[in-house]
This record gives sequence, structure tokens and C-alpha cells, in this order.
Amino acid sequence: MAAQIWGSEKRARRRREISAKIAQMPELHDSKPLPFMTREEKIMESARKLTILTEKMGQIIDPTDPAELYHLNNEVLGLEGNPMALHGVMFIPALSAQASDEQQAKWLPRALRREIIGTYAQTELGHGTNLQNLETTATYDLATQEFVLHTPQITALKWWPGNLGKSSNYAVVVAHMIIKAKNYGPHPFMVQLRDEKTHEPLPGITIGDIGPKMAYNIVDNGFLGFNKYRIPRTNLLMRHTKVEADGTYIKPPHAKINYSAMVHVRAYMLTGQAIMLASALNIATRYSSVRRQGQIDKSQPEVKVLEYQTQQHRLFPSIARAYAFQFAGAETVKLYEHVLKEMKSGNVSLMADLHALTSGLKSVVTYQTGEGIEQARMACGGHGYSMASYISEIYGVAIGGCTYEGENMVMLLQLARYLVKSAALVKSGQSSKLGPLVAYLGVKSEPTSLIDRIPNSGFTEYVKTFQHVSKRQTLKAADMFFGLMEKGEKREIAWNKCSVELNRASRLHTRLFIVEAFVRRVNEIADIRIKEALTDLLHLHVNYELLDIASYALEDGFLSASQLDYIRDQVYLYLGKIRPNAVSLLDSWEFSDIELRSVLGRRDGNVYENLFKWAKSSPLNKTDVLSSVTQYLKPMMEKARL
Ligand SMILES: CCCCCCCCCCCCCCCCCCCCCCCCC/C=C/C(=O)SCCNC(=O)CCNC(=O)[C@H](O)C(C)(C)COP(=O)(O)OP(=O)(O)OC[C@H]1O[C@@H](n2cnc3c(N)ncnc32)[C@H](O)[C@@H]1OP(=O)(O)O
Ligand SMILES: Cc1cc2nc3c(=O)[nH]c(=O)nc-3n(C[C@H](O)[C@H](O)[C@H](O)COP(=O)(O)OP(=O)(O)OC[C@H]3O[C@@H](n4cnc5c(N)ncnc54)[C@H](O)[C@@H]3O)c2cc1C
Repeated sequence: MAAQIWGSEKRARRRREISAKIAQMPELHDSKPLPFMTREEKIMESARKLTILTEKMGQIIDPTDPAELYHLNNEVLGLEGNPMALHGVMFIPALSAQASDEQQAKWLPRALRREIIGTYAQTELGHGTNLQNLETTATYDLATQEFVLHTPQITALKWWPGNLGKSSNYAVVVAHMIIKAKNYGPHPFMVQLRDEKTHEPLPGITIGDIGPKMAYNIVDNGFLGFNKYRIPRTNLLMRHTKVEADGTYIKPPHAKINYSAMVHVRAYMLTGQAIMLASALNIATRYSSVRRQGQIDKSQPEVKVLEYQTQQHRLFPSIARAYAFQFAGAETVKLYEHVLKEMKSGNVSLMADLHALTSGLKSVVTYQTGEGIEQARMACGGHGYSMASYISEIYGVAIGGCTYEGENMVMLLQLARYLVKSAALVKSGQSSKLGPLVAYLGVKSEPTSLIDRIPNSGFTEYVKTFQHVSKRQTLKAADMFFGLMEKGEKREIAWNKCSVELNRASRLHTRLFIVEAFVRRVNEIADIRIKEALTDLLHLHVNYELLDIASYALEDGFLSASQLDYIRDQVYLYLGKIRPNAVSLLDSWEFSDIELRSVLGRRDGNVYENLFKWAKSSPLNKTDVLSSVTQYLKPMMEKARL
């Protein structure tokens, strides 16, 4: 099963080997539990480990393999981030995709050797979503052949970029490029921020940390202002766009090609989210098989809380989602790598499809991951609320994904643009022009669902039902939009008036893609035992998800009330079937205790001993009487007694 999750036998084996090596290297372990550290201590601890990794990484992993890098990152540095998080996730990808060969030769080896640390600075205090209204300017000075970076007012301060505040000395900065008074829109520039020897900010740069956040606090998300700060013309990333010495602008082959670093993270973050969801569920499911509370049969001893159907209903559909996201994520990464390769050689024809797909997936996956992690926390009762579970930290980090790389509603609306265009093709009889991801929009469906009507139909009737609801909602939302425009409404106003319905269509389309990716994977599996276990999980997934969106299929009579009863019964049936495999389905992800960082979810299952040890190690327990008591509470009580 680990091979299915991680993509191959070899990958699963390499993960195990990497975990085993790290277990033997105490210098790479947390020196104390992260929740007992201050933010400064955590940053210090993480930087300490990063320097060791820079020396020893080659002995532990193949540093050119992103999957191995990511696993090393999760084991050693953890999900709270690190002082170089954005260096690997966005700075290097931005340079790789957007810098010319000559620029790459100059900067990439230095970045890869970690001579310099970089980040991706795009978002500003006043604007994150609407890139067209970013306010940082890069004005070309023909006389000196330099760009002058400037922050015209407080809202133009770069705000949020990870590791910008204190750790990075370089950044890919996105600014509006102005040449001879003409604004060419947002473009990426390579900018040195700090002196390479002293790490002091360079003159003309104002920079710092934006303060603590809900989670992800080892990352120093920062602010940055420029005061007429000059950089050479050749620091504009020029793989696709060029500015010649005389100010001539050569436009890129696709208007949004400079957005590729965002698409990179949107594609890769899906499996990251699946890992966080599976981690939280691993903790909650292990704990649920240790925790005994109450009896189902009063004549019997107390049961493990995992025996309660409500507990299973709370956890198991999310287990299925974690697998589904992992499989859909793996497909997306493959597509991304393909499109990136094509893009580098000038073929931009697949960019729109990739953008639409990743926009929808990032939104649905992050939202449902957040839901699943929060259910996992509640499934652990009081102990879930303790930092000993570590679930709250996982939650805080995961839900950041609902916002970064494009706020979820906004990204769903990006997918909706694609769906509406596809709907227009269907309506104008041009269904043959539909891309493979939306081809179903042009297929006539049966009048009613055949779920439970055709024996042994596998998942086909389920997929058809998802396709039906997605198609219907897409066409309905598109009709609403076209209808408003026909009535004379301006395009943007009409769009806004339909946006809730449009986003519903985007969610349904994305959920269909996730179901299909799960089905595709299960169909590929040869090992009969693995196939059986995953087929059970897929049964739970399709039935649970369909129940969740049933209103769409009920409103036009595609599903009947009796079919809904059948679907509900199937959910209960598969909850029971999955119960014996539940812990194994999560243990198969092979998270080590080091990586999970959870007292509640350790492999040994000694929950109560471990919790007591953890509590005793709380810094508050170093002394029996705290100075808060001697200074304030004790005198207060004494005064009251007089
Ligand atoms: C030492 C060893 C240790 C190792 C440590 C390192 C470990 C790392 C290892 C790395 C390994 C790799 C694995 C990576 C794993 C990742 C896991 C994830 C971890 C998470 C980390 C967290 C990091 C968080 C970082 C966050 C960063 C950010 O948030 S950056 C800022 C992001 N900002 C946004 O996303 C802004 C959103 N807004 C937009 O995108 C746009 O403004 C908009 C799309 C909404 C609108 O744009 P615009 O105004 O320009 O558009 P128009 O209206 O003019 O046009 C719309 C048309 O354009 C089309 N379009 C838009 N975008 C694209 C696109 N990208 N591609 C193609 N087309 C696009 C759109 O479809 C419209 O087309 P039509 O007009 O409809 O045809
Ligand atoms: C943990 C974290 C890490 C980050 N790291 C980085 C980084 O490394 N580099 C970087 O540059 N940035 C980074 N960001 C910033 C992030 O990319 C932005 O916060 C994000 O893109 C959302 O933009 P915003 O904050 O402007 O939200 P807003 O756009 O102001 O969103 C506020 C509300 O307005 C709604 N809204 C906005 N526009 C529309 C619209 N057109 N239609 C409908 N509704 C709309 C949204 O849906 C939302 O409900 C990070 C953010 C976080 C939380």
C-alpha cells in the first residue's frame, strides 16, 4: 500500500531508508517538543538543522529528487516551515521557469549551493489577489539601463512573502514594469535585498517580519519597501519576456506565463495537503483504537471509541479523501511537469487547462483537508485540543493553503471562466472542441441515474452521476450568466451576480476529477489485496461524496429517494468494512514518530504514559510555585484573607 501511496516500491523503500537514517542522527531531531519552544527558539532550531542538512543532505537523500527533498523536509524540519522554505518551493522554481539560460547560469548554481537564500515577493499590504493593481513599480531608466524599484505608499509594501522578513537576502520581486511611461503590467525581477557579507538590508530597502501568525511560525513572512532602489536591466527575468537596452519590449508567448511559480505550488501542494490530512487522521485513528469510553453493549467492557459508527463516519470518509487527494495530486504533478517542459520550449497551448485544473483542485483539496483535520481533532476529544496531539498545528498550516497561492473563491472563479467557455462550445454545437477534462460536458446523459439498477456496474454509474450533476450545474450557471448579459447586464456585473452558482459548478467539476482520478488508480492496481482494500475505500468515497452533493442530483430527479437510501446504506456498509483496516490504511503512509511530532499518535500506542511525560516536561512544571503566584496571586489571596 505504501508503494501505491508514494508512487512506486522504490519510492516507498527510499522513504523508509531516509527515515531510518534520520532516526540515527540525533543532531537532526527536535531538541525539545516544538510546542514548548518560543518562535525565536523554533527559528534558531530550524536554522541549526538546515546548516547540518546543507552539509549532510547528500548522505541522506538524492537532493535532485523533489520527493526525497520533501520527505527530508517533513521529517527533519517539519510542517511549521523553516528559514528557507520559500527558497525551495518558489524561488528556485521561479528562476528555473522564468530566467533565461544566461541568468540561470549566473544565479541558479548559487541558489542550489545555498550561497544565497531567496523568496518570492509578490503580495502587497493592499493587494494580493488582484495582481493588476499591485503598486510596486519598476521604472526603466534608459540613461543608466536600470530599473528603479519603488514603493509609492504604505499599501504598496510587499507583505506576506515567506522568509522575506529575516532570512532571505534575495527575492524574485513582482512589480509593474514601466517603460517610457507605458505600464506593461506585473513582471518578475531578481533583486538583492541584503548585503551578502553582513546580511544588513541594502540602502533603499526597508524590510522586516510581519509578526506571529495562526501557524507556520518558523517562517518569517515579511514586509518590504523600496525607495527608488536600482537594479540592472538584466535583472528582469527574461526567459519569456525581454527588454532591450533601448527599452524595446518583447512580449511573452502567453500573457500569464510569468505566473508559473504560482502554478508550480498549486500543483505540488495537493500531495502536501494529502500528507497533512493523513497525518492528522493517523493520529486520531491510532488514538481512537486505544481510547476506551462507554459501552455499545452494556454487558460488555468499554469499547475502543473507533467502534462507534459516529466516530467512523467522522474519520473514514476523510481517509478516503486523503488517498483521493494523493492520487489526484500525483496526476496533477505529472501534467504540470509535462506542461512546464512544453512551456520552456515555447508551446503554451496546455497552460489554460493546467491553470483551470490546479485552480479548482487547490481550492477543493485545501478546504476539505481543513474540514477533515478539524474532525480528526474533535475525534480525539479533550486530548485533541492539547498541543500534545499536534493536530492544531497541522490544521493551522494546512488551512493556510485555502488562502496562499490564490484565495480559494477567487481560484474557483478562475476555473469557472474555463467552464463557461466550455459551456459556450457545447451550446454552439462545438462539443468536439472540448478538451479532455471537460469532454463530458458534451455528452448526453441518461434521463436518470442507473446507480443500484445495473448489477456489477462497478463505479461507472457513479462517475456518470457526478458527470451529470457537474454538467447540469455548469450549464445552469453559464445560462444564468449568458441570460443576464442578454438582458443588457455588463459582463463583469453579470459575472458577479452568478459567482456563487459558478463556484458551485467549479467545485462539482473538481470533485468529479478527484473521483475519476481515484477510479483510474484503483483500475490500474494488479495486487489483489491492495485492490480490495482500496476498492472498499473508493466505495465509501463515491457514496459519501454523492450523498454530500445529493441535492444537485435530486432537484432534477436524476437520483430518486430510493437511490439515495441505497447510497446512504452503502456508506454505512463500507464504514463497517473499512473498520478492520482503518489503522493500517493510515499506518501505510509510514509516517515516523519523528515526522508526526504527536504524543497522542505515536506508533507504540502508550498514550497515557506519553501524555503524562509530556505534561511533566512542560516548562511551567520546572518549579512548584510560579513567580506569577508569588508576585500576584498569593498576595491577592493573603489580602483577601485579612
Ligand atoms: C536543506 C534541505 C531542506 C529542504 C527544504 C526545502 C523543501 C522543499 C522541497 C521542494 C520540493 C518541491 C516540492 C514542493 C512541495 C510543495 C508543498 C507545498 C508546501 C507549501 C508551502 C507553503 C508556501 C506558501 C507560499 C505561498 C506563496 C504565495 O502565496 S505567492 C502569491 C500567490 N498569489 C496568488 O496566487 C494571486 C492570485 N491571483 C492570480 O493568480 C491572478 O491575479 C488572477 C488569476 C486571479 C487574475 O490574474 P489577472 O488579473 O492577470 O488575470 P486577467 O483577469 O487579466 O486574465 C484572466 C485570464 O488569464 C488566465 N490565467 C490566469 N492565470 C493563469 C495561469 N497561471 N496560467 C494560464 N492562464 C492564466 C485566466 O484563465 C483567464 O483566461 P481567460 O481570459 O478566461 O481566457
Ligand atoms: C501562510 C501564507 C503564506 C504566504 N506566502 C506568500 C509568499 O511567499 N509570497 C507572496 O507573494 N504572498 C504570499 N502570501 C499571500 C497570499 O498569496 C495572499 O494572501 C493570497 O493570494 C490572497 O490574497 P489577499 O490576501 O489579497 O486576499 P483578498 O483578495 O483581499 O481576499 C479577501 C476576500 O476577498 C475575496 N475576493 C478578493 N477578490 C475577489 C474577486 N475578484 N472575486 C471574488 N472574491 C474576491 C476573497 O475571496 C476573500 O474572501 C501568503 C499568505 C499566507 C496566508
